[in-house]
Amino acid sequence: MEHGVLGSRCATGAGQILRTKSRAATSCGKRTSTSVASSTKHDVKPLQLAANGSSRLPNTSPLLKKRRNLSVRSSSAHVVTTFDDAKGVSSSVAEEKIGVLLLNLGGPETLDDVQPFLFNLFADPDIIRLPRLFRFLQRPLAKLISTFRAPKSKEGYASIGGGSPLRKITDEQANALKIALEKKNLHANIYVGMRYWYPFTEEAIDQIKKDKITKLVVLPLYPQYSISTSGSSIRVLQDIVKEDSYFAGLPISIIESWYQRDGYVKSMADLIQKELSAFSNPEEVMIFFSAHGVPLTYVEDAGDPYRDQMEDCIALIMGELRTRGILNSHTLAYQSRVGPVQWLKPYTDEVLVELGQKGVKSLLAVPVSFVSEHIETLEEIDMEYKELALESGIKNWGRVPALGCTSSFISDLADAVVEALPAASALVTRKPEDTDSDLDLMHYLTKVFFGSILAFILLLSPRLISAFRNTLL
Ligand SMILES: C=CC1=C(C)c2cc3[nH]c(cc4nc(cc5[nH]c(cc1n2)c(C)c5CCC(=O)O)C(CCC(=O)O)=C4C)c(C)c3C=C
Ligand SMILES: [Fe+2]
Repeated sequence: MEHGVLGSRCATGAGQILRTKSRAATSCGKRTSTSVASSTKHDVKPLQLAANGSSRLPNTSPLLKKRRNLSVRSSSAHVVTTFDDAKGVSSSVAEEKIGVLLLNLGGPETLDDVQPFLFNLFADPDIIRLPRLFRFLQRPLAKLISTFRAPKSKEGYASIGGGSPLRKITDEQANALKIALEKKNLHANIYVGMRYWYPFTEEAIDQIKKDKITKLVVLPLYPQYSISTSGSSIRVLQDIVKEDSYFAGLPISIIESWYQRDGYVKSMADLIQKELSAFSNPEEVMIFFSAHGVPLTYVEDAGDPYRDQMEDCIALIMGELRTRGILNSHTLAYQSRVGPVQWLKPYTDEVLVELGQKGVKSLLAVPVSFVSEHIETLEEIDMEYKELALESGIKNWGRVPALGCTSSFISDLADAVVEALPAASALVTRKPEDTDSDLDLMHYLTKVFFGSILAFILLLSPRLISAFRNTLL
């Protein structure tokens, strides 16, 4: 299933690479979560990674001078307390109450949810990046695009059972993480905050406050950082921290990306190794990593580290496979693009056709940008790409499942949380600065010019609207 987007100016960020060891196992279970309306406001730079893989902003960073950002106060001592459940009932004498906030994208649970879900997605200024002057068009544009996009999206969700499995899987991962943390003697409340659908991040935040959590680890469930995913979710959190005195004083540690952790890399290698063995000639199979794309401007103009992290991630997984004597060829391509702008290349659908033409006969598809099954694995890869691959001459097709609640993976996430805790620091907001002031005047005027044309095309011309609609579908 393809996506629609318009590219423009973005925040930037990158982080230091950290490697840690994976440990023991756990299993999935059940938990409940809550809901609330969403809101978005400002652009903020992503946080830098601290040496332990959690993120903090050194208040000396020159990047901070350009935008409203967060700086870090010293953290309080790490005291572990026991909790019985997500309602925050403490069974400890100590005051420390640890919370872990899992950030995820969210997905429509029914077909009626699809259009409002898409509206929330396209109303995100990290998804459709309009020049500041045209921000007032964000919501009308989101309404327009979500309305046009909804029928096709609904078809996709209908084909995977009428809704997204994301909430259920994320809840299972949350419960599995709680159990894994308990095995490591860390008792914590786990919260799920979705960016575009229930339970929204804002409600998780509300609950964290009600539960009087005293230290929070934030873990986006995206292995690699992108402005459009972890960046957007963290920005929502930053906006809340800025407005709320409780959160402004709460020690928080944000794990921005974790694809580089040994536990993740080894868990992915395990899944690939297992699926390879299902082929009759495993050594002849090409390993086909398919990552979710982002518009090229994110990476090239806005400094999104997503492509670099993705390539690094693939190199680490392949390195791990090589140490196991698995020497298969591999390739990386990007899926789920849409609209008139260029996305990261090569495109999955084009590469599949090329590989078929080149005579590749066996392919193992590996979704690598997300850790749950979702519409793009269940519909786009399993249905659309499989069909395309077979039509293109590929005879043997396999697909690696998403990590889900794989025990080694969840255990490693638990390690990441434990390691991030000591870095938790109160976040302090700085006064916003005008980020456009350093833009070259011509660059700005060009944006205004093209923005006006875009606004005209989208809002005034019925014929072009219908052409636009055809592109989205
Ligand atoms: C790392 C993962 C993802 C990136 C990067 C990403 C960027 C991105 N996505 C869109 C547009 C859409 N995304 C949609 C759904 C969706 N996207 C991801 C992951 C990433 N997106 C997930 C996990 C999901 C949820 C799937 C589910 O099961 O519900 C959709 C809706 C589905 C559809 O109509 O295709 C859209 C639209 C953009 C524009 C973008 C980067 C700018
Ligand atoms: Fe997406």
